[in-house]
Amino acid sequence: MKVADKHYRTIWLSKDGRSVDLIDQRWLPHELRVETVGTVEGVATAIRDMWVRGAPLIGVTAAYGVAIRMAEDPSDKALDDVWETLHETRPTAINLRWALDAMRDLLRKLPEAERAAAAYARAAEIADEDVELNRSIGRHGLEIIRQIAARKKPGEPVNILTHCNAGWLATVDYGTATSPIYHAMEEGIPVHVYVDETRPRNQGAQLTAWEMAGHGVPHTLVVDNAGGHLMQHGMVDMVIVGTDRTTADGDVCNKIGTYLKALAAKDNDVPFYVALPSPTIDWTVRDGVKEIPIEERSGDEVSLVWGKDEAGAVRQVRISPEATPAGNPAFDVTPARLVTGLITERGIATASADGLAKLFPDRAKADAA
Ligand SMILES: CSC[C@@H](O)[C@@H](O)C(=O)COP(=O)(O)O
Repeated sequence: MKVADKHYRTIWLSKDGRSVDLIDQRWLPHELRVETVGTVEGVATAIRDMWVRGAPLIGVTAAYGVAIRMAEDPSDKALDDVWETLHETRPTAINLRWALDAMRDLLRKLPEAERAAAAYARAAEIADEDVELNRSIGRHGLEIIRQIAARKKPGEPVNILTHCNAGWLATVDYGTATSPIYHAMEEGIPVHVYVDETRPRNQGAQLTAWEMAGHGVPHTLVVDNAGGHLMQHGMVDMVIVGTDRTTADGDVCNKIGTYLKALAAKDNDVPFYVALPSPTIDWTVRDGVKEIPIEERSGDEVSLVWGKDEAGAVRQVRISPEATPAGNPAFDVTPARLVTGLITERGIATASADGLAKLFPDRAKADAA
């Protein structure tokens, strides 16, 4: 998407043809910093410490990490080691394993001399594919927004609530949950987005709000606890969120707090949609609550918050007593029964084994095996 009239993706190959350049999201919305990363350790740090984040972008970054390693050492051992090193950086988003498997499956079959070039080509392809998947998600999601808009008075906006950041910063471009919103804007449908701040790391306040402002989307930042109230008062027409892993039965794992939004949506008859590219479906698991590993992050993310002070310096401050321990489960699971529909690149599926298998008959069988 554009930042001050210049088009950016979140990640791209550096000029040296070996490293990657990526937007270091820890500094947004205050500073747009681009870092060049040229080692596997650097890629692992960028994913673990959330310079990059969001399930699809984590996958693409890991794919480039494999390519960087292959340029140094294209052996089978190096391939297995880089798979392990990167796989353990973030446990919940399945796109990470999907991308690592895609790279390893391709490279294993090739002679060592061909692996580096093939790895960079495949990583670039995965990045381009992500952009196309998100465009398609946007086209299918637009249809839902159109239907809601048709029931509104002329000029009245469709009010959409979103949680965390499933925007272009979480992907290579466009985003998943935000793609239908951008498509609606392009078509001239008035929209307004309620942006959950998304404690503890504030991806909503820092990233989604920055994206919305940058693209001129009318939006309002709200605290995470406001969603239920807004829905009770008819102020939300639909919820769209992203996901880090969706099971073959349609359970949806996403940023902590998503489940509570889905409960409030159900109680208030507000449609609750999840936007996802197919690499986010884990066909090997069915019960999300029991089977999806939930990342537990440092309690410091809860006790300390980042912000910009009056002098313009970006810094961290403590908001709780030094002696108080903090727990920090980073994701939760929304059971399929609370999900109105899954917006995928192939269309909208009901959140169920049947719904997903109908849209992805090829993947449902092959990947579950
Ligand atoms: C299209 S991104 C979908 C999800 O990855 C997103 O909603 C999310 O929860 C991101 O979590 P994060 O911890 O910031 O990586």
